[in-house]
Amino acid sequence: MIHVEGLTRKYGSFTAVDDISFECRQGTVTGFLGPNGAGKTTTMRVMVGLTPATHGQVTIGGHHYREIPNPGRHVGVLLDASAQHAGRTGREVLLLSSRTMGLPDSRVEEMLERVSLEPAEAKRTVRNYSLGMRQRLGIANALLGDPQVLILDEPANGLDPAGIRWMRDLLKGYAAQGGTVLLSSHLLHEVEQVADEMVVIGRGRIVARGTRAQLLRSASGGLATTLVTAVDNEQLHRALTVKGIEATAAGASLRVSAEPIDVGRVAAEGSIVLTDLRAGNEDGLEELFLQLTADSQREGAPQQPAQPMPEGVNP
Ligand SMILES: Nc1ncnc2c1ncn2[C@@H]1O[C@H](COP(=O)(O)OP(=O)(O)OP(=O)(O)O)[C@@H](O)[C@H]1O
Repeated sequence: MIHVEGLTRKYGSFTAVDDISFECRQGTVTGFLGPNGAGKTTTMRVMVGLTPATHGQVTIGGHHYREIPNPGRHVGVLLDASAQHAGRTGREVLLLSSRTMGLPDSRVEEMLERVSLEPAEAKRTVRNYSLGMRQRLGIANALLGDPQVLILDEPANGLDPAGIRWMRDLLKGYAAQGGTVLLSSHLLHEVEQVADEMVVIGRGRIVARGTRAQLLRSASGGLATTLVTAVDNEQLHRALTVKGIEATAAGASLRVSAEPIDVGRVAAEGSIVLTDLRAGNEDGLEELFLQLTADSQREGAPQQPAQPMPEGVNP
Protein backbone atom coordinates (compact mmCIF):
# COMPACT_ATOMS: atom_id res chain seq x y z
CA MET A 1 0.00 0.00 0.00
CA ILE A 2 2.91 2.35 0.75
CA HIS A 3 5.87 1.74 -1.55
CA VAL A 4 9.19 3.41 -0.90
CA GLU A 5 11.47 2.81 -3.87
CA GLY A 6 15.16 3.75 -3.87
CA LEU A 7 14.46 6.91 -1.89
CA THR A 8 17.33 9.33 -1.37
CA ARG A 9 17.13 12.81 0.12
CA LYS A 10 20.19 15.03 0.24
CA TYR A 11 20.62 18.39 1.89
CA GLY A 12 23.62 19.85 0.10
CA SER A 13 26.38 17.30 0.46
CA PHE A 14 24.66 15.64 3.46
CA THR A 15 22.60 12.53 2.73
CA ALA A 16 19.70 12.36 5.20
CA VAL A 17 18.05 9.35 3.52
CA ASP A 18 20.21 7.05 1.46
CA ASP A 19 18.59 4.82 -1.16
CA ILE A 20 15.97 3.13 1.02
CA SER A 21 13.22 0.80 -0.15
CA PHE A 22 10.45 -0.85 1.82
CA GLU A 23 6.74 -1.33 1.73
CA CYS A 24 3.91 -1.20 4.21
CA ARG A 25 1.24 -3.80 3.56
CA GLN A 26 -2.48 -3.35 3.91
CA GLY A 27 -3.89 -4.67 7.18
CA THR A 28 -0.59 -4.28 9.02
CA VAL A 29 1.23 -1.88 11.28
CA THR A 30 4.79 -1.17 10.15
CA GLY A 31 7.10 0.26 12.78
CA PHE A 32 9.72 2.68 11.46
CA LEU A 33 12.40 2.62 14.06
CA GLY A 34 15.63 4.55 14.40
CA PRO A 35 17.57 6.83 16.72
CA ASN A 36 17.38 10.63 16.59
CA GLY A 37 18.41 12.01 13.23
CA ALA A 38 18.22 8.64 11.44
CA GLY A 39 15.98 9.94 8.66
CA LYS A 40 12.47 8.89 9.74
CA THR A 41 10.82 12.31 9.57
CA THR A 42 12.55 13.14 6.29
CA THR A 43 11.19 9.90 4.78
CA MET A 44 7.69 10.65 6.03
CA ARG A 45 7.84 14.23 4.75
CA VAL A 46 8.75 12.90 1.31
CA MET A 47 5.82 10.45 1.55
CA VAL A 48 3.34 13.29 1.91
CA GLY A 49 4.95 15.63 -0.59
CA LEU A 50 6.36 18.14 1.90
CA THR A 51 9.96 17.44 0.94
CA PRO A 52 10.96 16.47 -2.60
CA ALA A 53 13.00 13.31 -3.09
CA THR A 54 16.49 13.71 -4.55
CA HIS A 55 16.15 10.24 -6.14
CA GLY A 56 13.54 7.52 -5.95
CA GLN A 57 9.90 7.84 -5.05
CA VAL A 58 7.11 6.97 -2.65
CA THR A 59 3.66 5.91 -3.77
CA ILE A 60 0.59 5.35 -1.65
CA GLY A 61 -1.94 3.00 -3.21
CA GLY A 62 -0.03 3.45 -6.47
CA HIS A 63 -0.20 7.26 -6.46
CA HIS A 64 2.09 10.06 -5.41
CA TYR A 65 0.52 11.81 -2.42
CA ARG A 66 0.34 15.14 -4.27
CA GLU A 67 -1.78 13.55 -7.01
CA ILE A 68 -4.41 12.21 -4.60
CA PRO A 69 -7.55 14.37 -4.68
CA ASN A 70 -8.76 15.34 -1.17
CA PRO A 71 -5.86 13.36 0.33
CA GLY A 72 -7.15 13.49 3.92
CA ARG A 73 -9.92 11.08 2.87
CA HIS A 74 -7.27 8.52 1.88
CA VAL A 75 -4.16 9.18 3.95
CA GLY A 76 -4.20 10.34 7.58
CA VAL A 77 -1.01 12.16 8.54
CA LEU A 78 0.46 13.22 11.88
CA LEU A 79 3.95 14.61 11.49
CA ASP A 80 4.32 17.13 14.29
CA ALA A 81 1.68 17.33 16.99
CA SER A 82 3.15 20.61 18.24
CA ALA A 83 2.60 22.27 14.89
CA GLN A 84 -1.13 22.90 15.47
CA HIS A 85 -2.28 26.53 15.45
CA ALA A 86 -1.82 27.55 19.10
CA GLY A 87 -4.62 30.12 19.10
CA ARG A 88 -7.36 27.74 17.96
CA THR A 89 -9.34 25.44 20.18
CA GLY A 90 -9.08 21.70 19.62
CA ARG A 91 -12.61 21.64 18.24
CA GLU A 92 -11.82 24.51 15.82
CA VAL A 93 -8.73 22.68 14.53
CA LEU A 94 -10.83 19.63 13.71
CA LEU A 95 -13.74 21.65 12.37
CA LEU A 96 -11.48 23.42 9.87
CA SER A 97 -9.99 20.14 8.65
CA SER A 98 -13.38 18.51 8.51
CA ARG A 99 -14.92 21.28 6.41
CA THR A 100 -11.87 21.37 4.13
CA MET A 101 -12.41 17.67 3.50
CA GLY A 102 -16.13 18.14 2.93
CA LEU A 103 -17.17 16.12 5.96
CA PRO A 104 -20.19 16.78 8.19
CA ASP A 105 -19.46 18.71 11.42
CA SER A 106 -20.76 15.71 13.40
CA ARG A 107 -17.54 13.90 12.45
CA VAL A 108 -15.64 16.26 14.78
CA GLU A 109 -17.60 15.13 17.85
CA GLU A 110 -17.06 11.49 16.87
CA MET A 111 -13.32 12.01 16.62
CA LEU A 112 -13.07 13.97 19.89
CA GLU A 113 -14.76 11.06 21.58
CA ARG A 114 -12.57 8.53 19.77
CA VAL A 115 -9.40 10.14 21.11
CA SER A 116 -10.91 10.81 24.56
CA LEU A 117 -10.65 14.60 24.47
CA GLU A 118 -13.30 15.84 26.91
CA PRO A 119 -15.74 18.59 25.81
CA ALA A 120 -14.09 21.04 28.24
CA GLU A 121 -10.65 20.21 26.76
CA ALA A 122 -11.94 20.61 23.19
CA LYS A 123 -12.90 24.20 24.10
CA ARG A 124 -9.38 25.08 25.25
CA THR A 125 -6.90 26.71 22.89
CA VAL A 126 -4.12 24.43 21.74
CA ARG A 127 -1.48 26.59 23.42
CA ASN A 128 -2.90 25.30 26.71
CA TYR A 129 -2.72 21.65 25.67
CA SER A 130 -0.19 19.23 27.10
CA LEU A 131 1.93 17.34 24.57
CA GLY A 132 -0.21 14.23 25.14
CA MET A 133 -3.38 16.21 24.38
CA ARG A 134 -1.78 17.60 21.23
CA GLN A 135 -0.95 14.05 20.14
CA ARG A 136 -4.56 12.99 20.71
CA LEU A 137 -5.77 15.98 18.71
CA GLY A 138 -3.27 15.18 15.95
CA ILE A 139 -4.48 11.58 15.84
CA ALA A 140 -8.10 12.77 15.69
CA ASN A 141 -7.10 15.00 12.77
CA ALA A 142 -5.42 12.09 11.00
CA LEU A 143 -8.48 9.86 11.48
CA LEU A 144 -11.08 12.48 10.51
CA GLY A 145 -11.38 11.54 6.85
CA ASP A 146 -11.62 7.81 7.64
CA PRO A 147 -8.49 7.15 5.55
CA GLN A 148 -7.17 3.71 4.55
CA VAL A 149 -3.58 4.71 5.33
CA LEU A 150 -2.11 6.32 8.44
CA ILE A 151 1.36 7.91 8.55
CA LEU A 152 2.26 8.86 12.11
CA ASP A 153 5.60 10.34 13.20
CA GLU A 154 6.38 9.61 16.86
CA PRO A 155 2.69 9.68 17.88
CA ALA A 156 3.42 8.22 21.31
CA ASN A 157 5.61 11.18 22.34
CA GLY A 158 4.15 12.75 25.45
CA LEU A 159 1.51 10.08 26.01
CA ASP A 160 1.32 8.53 29.46
CA PRO A 161 1.40 4.71 29.82
CA ALA A 162 -2.40 4.46 29.58
CA GLY A 163 -2.29 6.71 26.50
CA ILE A 164 0.36 4.53 24.89
CA ARG A 165 -1.77 1.44 25.45
CA TRP A 166 -4.82 3.26 24.10
CA MET A 167 -2.94 4.18 20.95
CA ARG A 168 -1.54 0.70 20.52
CA ASP A 169 -5.08 -0.74 20.65
CA LEU A 170 -6.37 1.93 18.28
CA LEU A 171 -3.68 1.19 15.69
CA LYS A 172 -4.05 -2.58 16.00
CA GLY A 173 -7.83 -2.25 15.54
CA TYR A 174 -7.33 0.05 12.58
CA ALA A 175 -5.00 -2.43 10.88
CA ALA A 176 -7.30 -5.36 11.74
CA GLN A 177 -10.03 -3.59 9.75
CA GLY A 178 -7.77 -3.47 6.70
CA GLY A 179 -5.96 -0.17 7.31
CA THR A 180 -2.27 0.38 6.58
CA VAL A 181 -0.26 2.03 9.34
CA LEU A 182 3.27 3.40 9.29
CA LEU A 183 4.39 4.46 12.72
CA SER A 184 7.77 5.94 13.56
CA SER A 185 9.54 5.92 16.88
CA HIS A 186 13.02 6.06 18.34
CA LEU A 187 11.90 3.72 21.13
CA LEU A 188 11.89 0.00 20.45
CA HIS A 189 9.39 -0.89 23.18
CA GLU A 190 6.84 1.56 21.78
CA VAL A 191 6.91 -0.14 18.42
CA GLU A 192 7.58 -3.81 19.05
CA GLN A 193 4.24 -4.55 20.70
CA VAL A 194 2.15 -3.02 17.98
CA ALA A 195 4.12 -3.48 14.78
CA ASP A 196 3.61 -6.53 12.58
CA GLU A 197 6.83 -5.60 10.84
CA MET A 198 9.68 -3.32 11.73
CA VAL A 199 11.95 -1.31 9.47
CA VAL A 200 15.06 -0.17 11.31
CA ILE A 201 16.89 2.89 9.96
CA GLY A 202 20.27 4.28 11.02
CA ARG A 203 22.11 7.18 9.36
CA GLY A 204 19.65 7.24 6.50
CA ARG A 205 20.04 3.56 5.59
CA ILE A 206 17.84 0.60 6.35
CA VAL A 207 19.83 -1.68 8.62
CA ALA A 208 17.21 -4.32 9.44
CA ARG A 209 13.74 -5.30 8.49
CA GLY A 210 11.33 -8.04 9.50
CA THR A 211 8.84 -9.28 12.01
CA ARG A 212 9.67 -9.18 15.68
CA ALA A 213 10.33 -12.95 15.56
CA GLN A 214 12.71 -12.57 12.61
CA LEU A 215 14.61 -9.78 14.32
CA LEU A 216 14.78 -11.76 17.54
CA ARG A 217 16.16 -14.67 15.55
CA SER A 218 18.81 -12.36 14.08
CA ALA A 219 19.65 -11.15 17.57
CA SER A 220 20.49 -14.74 18.47
CA GLY A 221 22.93 -14.98 15.57
CA GLY A 222 20.40 -16.73 13.34
CA LEU A 223 19.83 -19.57 15.78
CA ALA A 224 16.53 -20.26 17.45
CA THR A 225 16.59 -19.82 21.19
CA THR A 226 13.93 -20.48 23.76
CA LEU A 227 13.74 -19.56 27.39
CA VAL A 228 11.81 -22.21 29.29
CA THR A 229 11.00 -22.94 32.91
CA ALA A 230 9.66 -26.28 34.08
CA VAL A 231 8.50 -27.40 37.49
CA ASP A 232 11.48 -29.77 37.25
CA ASN A 233 14.17 -28.14 35.08
CA GLU A 234 16.57 -31.04 35.46
CA GLN A 235 14.02 -33.49 34.11
CA LEU A 236 13.41 -31.20 31.13
CA HIS A 237 17.17 -30.77 30.60
CA ARG A 238 17.59 -34.56 30.46
CA ALA A 239 14.66 -34.96 28.06
CA LEU A 240 16.11 -32.30 25.76
CA THR A 241 19.59 -33.84 25.86
CA VAL A 242 18.15 -37.23 24.84
CA LYS A 243 16.71 -35.50 21.73
CA GLY A 244 20.10 -33.92 21.00
CA ILE A 245 18.89 -30.42 21.91
CA GLU A 246 21.33 -28.21 23.81
CA ALA A 247 20.20 -26.43 26.95
CA THR A 248 21.99 -24.36 29.57
CA ALA A 249 20.83 -22.99 32.89
CA ALA A 250 19.77 -19.33 32.82
CA GLY A 251 18.73 -18.27 36.29
CA ALA A 252 15.58 -20.15 37.23
CA SER A 253 15.09 -21.13 33.56
CA LEU A 254 16.82 -23.02 30.77
CA ARG A 255 18.05 -21.40 27.58
CA VAL A 256 17.52 -23.89 24.78
CA SER A 257 18.88 -23.92 21.23
CA ALA A 258 15.56 -24.76 19.58
CA GLU A 259 12.22 -23.27 18.66
CA PRO A 260 9.62 -22.96 21.45
CA ILE A 261 7.35 -25.39 19.62
CA ASP A 262 10.06 -28.10 19.70
CA VAL A 263 10.77 -27.48 23.38
CA GLY A 264 7.03 -27.68 24.08
CA ARG A 265 6.80 -30.98 22.21
CA VAL A 266 9.66 -32.53 24.19
CA ALA A 267 7.99 -31.38 27.41
CA ALA A 268 4.62 -32.78 26.34
CA GLU A 269 6.11 -36.15 25.36
CA GLY A 270 7.77 -36.41 28.78
CA SER A 271 4.66 -35.12 30.62
CA ILE A 272 6.85 -32.34 32.00
CA VAL A 273 4.90 -29.40 33.40
CA LEU A 274 6.09 -26.00 32.11
CA THR A 275 5.49 -22.73 33.91
CA ASP A 276 6.99 -20.48 31.23
CA LEU A 277 7.94 -20.84 27.56
CA ARG A 278 9.02 -17.96 25.37
CA ALA A 279 10.92 -17.25 22.19
CA GLY A 280 14.44 -15.95 21.99
CA ASN A 281 16.39 -13.54 23.99
CA GLU A 282 13.99 -10.76 24.86
CA ASP A 283 16.80 -8.36 25.71
CA GLY A 284 18.48 -9.31 22.46
CA LEU A 285 16.21 -7.15 20.38
CA GLU A 286 17.20 -4.02 22.25
CA GLU A 287 20.88 -4.99 21.97
CA LEU A 288 20.38 -5.62 18.28
CA PHE A 289 18.71 -2.25 17.80
CA LEU A 290 21.53 -0.47 19.61
CA GLN A 291 24.16 -2.36 17.66
CA LEU A 292 22.55 -1.84 14.28
CA THR A 293 22.18 1.86 14.86
CA ALA A 294 25.41 2.28 16.84
CA ASP A 295 26.94 4.62 14.28
CA SER A 296 24.13 7.07 14.67
CA GLN A 297 23.54 6.87 18.43
CA ARG A 298 24.68 9.95 20.26
CA GLU A 299 25.52 8.18 23.47
CA GLY A 300 25.56 4.92 25.34
CA ALA A 301 25.92 2.85 22.22
CA PRO A 302 28.21 -0.14 21.93
CA GLN A 303 31.28 0.58 19.83
CA GLN A 304 31.40 -2.67 17.87
CA PRO A 305 30.11 -2.54 14.30
CA ALA A 306 26.74 -3.99 13.42
CA GLN A 307 26.90 -7.72 12.65
CA PRO A 308 25.71 -9.07 9.34
CA MET A 309 22.19 -10.38 9.82
CA PRO A 310 21.16 -13.74 8.49
CA GLU A 311 17.39 -13.42 8.21
CA GLY A 312 14.81 -10.71 8.05
CA VAL A 313 17.57 -8.19 8.00
CA ASN A 314 18.69 -5.90 5.22
CA PRO A 315 22.28 -4.90 5.69
N1 LIG B 1 15.93 20.87 6.12
C1 LIG B 1 17.05 20.27 6.47
N2 LIG B 1 18.26 20.75 6.18
C2 LIG B 1 19.40 20.13 6.53
N3 LIG B 1 19.44 18.96 7.21
C3 LIG B 1 18.27 18.41 7.53
C4 LIG B 1 17.01 19.02 7.19
N4 LIG B 1 16.01 18.22 7.66
C5 LIG B 1 16.62 17.16 8.26
N5 LIG B 1 17.96 17.28 8.18
C6 LIG B 1 18.95 16.34 8.74
O1 LIG B 1 18.65 15.06 8.23
C7 LIG B 1 18.90 14.06 9.23
C8 LIG B 1 17.65 13.23 9.42
O2 LIG B 1 16.68 14.00 10.11
P1 LIG B 1 15.23 13.45 10.44
O3 LIG B 1 14.48 14.57 11.08
O4 LIG B 1 14.66 12.82 9.24
O5 LIG B 1 15.57 12.33 11.53
P2 LIG B 1 14.59 11.49 12.46
O6 LIG B 1 14.96 10.06 12.28
O7 LIG B 1 13.18 11.87 12.21
O8 LIG B 1 15.06 11.98 13.90
P3 LIG B 1 14.24 12.27 15.26
O9 LIG B 1 13.93 10.95 15.87
O10 LIG B 1 15.26 13.04 16.07
O11 LIG B 1 13.04 13.09 14.87
C9 LIG B 1 19.35 14.80 10.48
O12 LIG B 1 20.77 14.78 10.52
C10 LIG B 1 18.85 16.21 10.24
O13 LIG B 1 19.67 17.17 10.88
